[in-house]
Amino acid sequence: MNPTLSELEARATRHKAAFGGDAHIVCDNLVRIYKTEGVEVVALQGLDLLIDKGELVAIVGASGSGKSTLLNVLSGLDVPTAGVARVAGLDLLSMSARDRLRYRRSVVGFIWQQTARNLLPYLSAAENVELPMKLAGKKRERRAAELLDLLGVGYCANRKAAEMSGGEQQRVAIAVALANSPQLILADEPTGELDSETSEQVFEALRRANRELGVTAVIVTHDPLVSEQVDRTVGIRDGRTSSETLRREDAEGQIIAEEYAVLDRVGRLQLPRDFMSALHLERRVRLELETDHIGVWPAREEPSSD
Ligand SMILES: Nc1ncnc2c1ncn2[C@@H]1O[C@H](COP(=O)(O)OP(=O)(O)OP(=O)(O)O)[C@@H](O)[C@H]1O
Repeated sequence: MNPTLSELEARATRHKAAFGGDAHIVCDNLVRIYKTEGVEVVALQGLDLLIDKGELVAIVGASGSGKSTLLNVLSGLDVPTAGVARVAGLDLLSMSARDRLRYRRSVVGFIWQQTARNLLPYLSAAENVELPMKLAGKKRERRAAELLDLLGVGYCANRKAAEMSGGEQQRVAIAVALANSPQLILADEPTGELDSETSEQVFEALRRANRELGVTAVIVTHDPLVSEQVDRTVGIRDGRTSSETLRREDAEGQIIAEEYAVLDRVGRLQLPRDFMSALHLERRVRLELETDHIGVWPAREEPSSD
C-alpha cells in the first residue's frame, strides 16, 4: 500500500532529525550567498560539518574559502541563506532576535584575530572579564580572577590593554569569551598577529579552557603550530568541507596524523587538486568498485568521429 501524505511527512522529519544525532555543532548543506551590487558570491556551498561536545577542532583553508563566514554563522552574527546550522540543539536559522542575543551572550564566546578588537581599552583585564557577566545580569566576584589565573594571566588583572603584550591580551580575551560559561568558543585566527612563542602560550590557554572547562572549541587558523596540535583539523575548500586530518597517539606515544577526504551524505567528495592534476583528471572519471576500495581513473580518450 502507498504511504499516506502524513506518513511521508513523518518520514522526512525523522530523516532530518537523524543527521548529526546529538552532535554539538551540526551544519547540514549550509549555504551562504552574499549579494553586493547585484553580484552574488557563494561563500558556503552546501557545507556539512559535525563537531561533538568537548572537541577542539581547527579549521584551515585558503583565503576566501569560507572559514570566517562559517564562524560568523556559528557565532550568531550572520544568518545563512539555506541549510541547517544547529549549536547545542538551537536552530541558528529560525532563532528570534531575542534568542539570538541570548545565544551570543551566554552560549557562545568569540575571540578575534585583532587583539585590539577583543578588549575595551579603558577597562582593566578583570573589568573586561566582568563586563559580559554584568550584561547578562550575573555577578560572580571571584570568576574573573579564577579565569585569568586558569589562563596564566592572573598578574594582568589590573592592567589595561595598552599595558599588556599581544599574547597577554589574547589570553585575557579568552577569559572574556569564557566569562558567561559558554558551551562553545570560536576563535578567528587568534594567533595571527603573534610570534611563535607567544602563539604557543595562547594556543595552550585555549587548550586548557577546552580540557579543564569542557568547552567545545573551534579555531580558524593559518598557523601550523595550532592546526598540527589539535586532534582534528577540518579543511575547507570553495565553501565545502573537503578534508579532515585526525591525529592520535600510537602505543609508543608518537602522534600519527591521517588525512581523509570528506564524503558528504549524497556521496560527493572533493579530490585533492594535486591528485587531479597529477593524473589529468577532468570532468569525467571512471570508477571501479573493488572488494575494499574504489578505483578512480582518467576517462578513456573519446574515439574521434572520423
Ligand atoms: N560581507 C561580504 N560581502 C560580500 N562577499 C563576502 C562578504 N564576506 C565574505 N565574502 C566573500 O565570501 C567568500 C568567503 O569569504 P571568507 O571571509 O569566509 O573566507 P576566509 O576563508 O575566511 O578567508 P580569509 O582566510 O582570507 O579570511 C570570499 O569570496 C569573500 O570575498
